[in-house]
Amino acid sequence: MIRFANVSKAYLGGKPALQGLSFHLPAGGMTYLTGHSGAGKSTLLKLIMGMERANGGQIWFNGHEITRLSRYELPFLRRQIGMVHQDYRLLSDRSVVDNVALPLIIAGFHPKDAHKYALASLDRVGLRERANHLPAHLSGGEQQRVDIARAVVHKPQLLLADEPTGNLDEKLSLDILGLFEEFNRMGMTVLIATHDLNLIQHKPKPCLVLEQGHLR
Ligand SMILES: Nc1ncnc2c1ncn2[C@@H]1O[C@H](COP(=O)(O)OP(=O)(O)OP(=O)(O)O)[C@@H](O)[C@H]1O
Repeated sequence: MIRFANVSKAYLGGKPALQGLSFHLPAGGMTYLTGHSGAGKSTLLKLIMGMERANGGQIWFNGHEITRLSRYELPFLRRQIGMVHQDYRLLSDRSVVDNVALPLIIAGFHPKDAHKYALASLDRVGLRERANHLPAHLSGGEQQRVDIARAVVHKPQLLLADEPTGNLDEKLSLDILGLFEEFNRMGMTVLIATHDLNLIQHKPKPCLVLEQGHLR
């Protein structure tokens, strides 16, 4: 599904954040991306989303070279990807269900349909009964589930997560990883960035390890 060929990225005026990365993520797989703070994990995810541009090399998504896409073509790429953040990024003045429906509204869905699909997505993460609450009335673990429901509401082929358990204790973190495993079993390709090696050490999943911008 995703292929990196000799990909490099340097931010303006900085040292290279990623250098010479080559790897393949097969469709339907679940992979962890790990490495110390500053190793380049977020940068790698941003390259896949087209939020940052590589300085060298090629990235393919389902056979399309995304390193060549114009900014007008990027929304088509992003519709096939869901992104989960460490800090949830929920709108505080909108209900949980409105937050989850938002990507569909932006994509042009009728509000009634968007609401229906958002409820179904909340059901999948076990939060349907909290649909009309404000995010602030939910615990951190629940807010993370809302973020996940929003990331999968449009049924993306690829689900990316950047430190999705960074603010949670160990039990909640394992619950959240279980949720990702469920989406993976349903057919989504999943890539999770985490610096927490303890959390994933017993997971029998492939792992990409970044060290100062290089794959180990
Ligand atoms: N927008 C930016 N402008 C300049 N340098 C950046 C920018 N974003 C990241 N960097 C630098 O690129 C390198 C990789 O950062 P990145 O955030 O990808 O690492 P990370 O592994 O995700 O770290 P963390 O776990 O702390 O989020 C670091 O040296 C960082 O300072």
